Amino acid sequence: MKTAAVIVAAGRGRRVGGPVPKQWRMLSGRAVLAWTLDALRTHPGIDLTVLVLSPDDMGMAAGYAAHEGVTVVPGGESRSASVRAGLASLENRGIGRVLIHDVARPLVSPALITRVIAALETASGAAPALAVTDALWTGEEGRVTGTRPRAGLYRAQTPQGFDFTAILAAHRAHRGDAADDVEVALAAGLDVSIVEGEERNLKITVEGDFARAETLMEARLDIRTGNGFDVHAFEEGDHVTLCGIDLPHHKALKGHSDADVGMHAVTDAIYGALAEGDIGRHFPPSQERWRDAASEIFLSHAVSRIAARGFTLGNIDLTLICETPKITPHAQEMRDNLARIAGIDIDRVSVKATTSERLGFAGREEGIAAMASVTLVAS
Ligand SMILES: Nc1ccn([C@@H]2O[C@H](COP(=O)(O)OP(=O)(O)OP(=O)(O)O)[C@@H](O)[C@H]2O)c(=O)n1
Ligand SMILES: C[C@](O)(CO)[C@H](O)COP(=O)(O)O
Repeated sequence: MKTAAVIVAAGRGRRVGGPVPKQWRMLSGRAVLAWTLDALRTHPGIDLTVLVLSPDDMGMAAGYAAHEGVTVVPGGESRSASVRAGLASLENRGIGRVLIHDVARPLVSPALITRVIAALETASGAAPALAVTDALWTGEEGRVTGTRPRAGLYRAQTPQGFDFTAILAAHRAHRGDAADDVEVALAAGLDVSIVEGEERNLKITVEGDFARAETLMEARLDIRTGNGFDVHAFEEGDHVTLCGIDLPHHKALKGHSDADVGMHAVTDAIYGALAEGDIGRHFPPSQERWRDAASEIFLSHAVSRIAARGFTLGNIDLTLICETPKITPHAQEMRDNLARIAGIDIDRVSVKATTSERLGFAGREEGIAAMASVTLVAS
């Protein structure tokens, strides 16, 4: 069953004010929208992401729509209208569950998304919230006019998750506006579970929230680097596979899998940054099922571990060390392929090559070596 995310980002941020709507403003070096989109689209439990933008902002969509699995649709005049537009775009696409999230909550964690998805196993709706812990008053003109019991009250957050068909029908049947999708779901008689929310999953609503979000973002600044190194010897053959690209050559690379030395180095760099061992631990050469396997399987697994551990991939830098074949004419194709598998923009992927000045095994054309570095950033 496929799970989709709808990120509503068509609001104007009137309470924050200023000339630029809050989702386009910078937060710790990136647009708020970029943080939120990455948090949802890279989560391993989410297959498709719909970004709902104001019709006025559709011109800014290109860079975001370029991510695999992301589509951009125009929203409406209210939050509910934007949600309806996002849901409608997912109709007839085999979606079983949907998570609806405010763009204004860029600090949503992978663990919170996982909790919402897990709760949907047993309920048609699930949403994060925090119990109200402060005393509650009513007030008028600066004076307290009364108190209210706090027991049983919650502060609602997003992402709010639902059975797709049920929430689409509920939104279509709903009359008038609603604060959130849980309100729409309850009006339609759906059962909604409360999952534990997070203080850090704040909604940027007023100007002061930018400073709070920035402090939280920086407190979480966890940057990891990893390196990977691999060597494969030549044997008789007519091509080599490097970064998933087959290059005609008068020799082949010897290995248990497809011997893609470049992809192996990148894969090991990711495992290294996560301190999760190496490619041999995850895909032992002693296991027959990996014989002649395409190394894309290994890299895809390492990439899935990045999001599962709460990180995003910042960049890949790969150096291939060989006299032949010549790499530069194929480097662009290799970058494209690595970017596709890693789910990142091509300008974050570098593939370069060097010879070893005819010294050593690479210089004698006995094999190819590869070294890679990656950076992972906590998301
Ligand atoms: N027509 C609208 C209105 C709101 N939203 C989205 O719904 C969420 C609601 O959060 P809120 O803080 O209310 O955002 P804004 O509507 O942008 O803010 P304000 O109410 O201050 O104008 C935001 O992600 C916002 O972009 C939307 O997609 N379409
Ligand atoms: C959906 C929501 O984030 C739940 O807290 C919130 O209701 C949406 O924003 P608004 O401030 O109520 O417009």
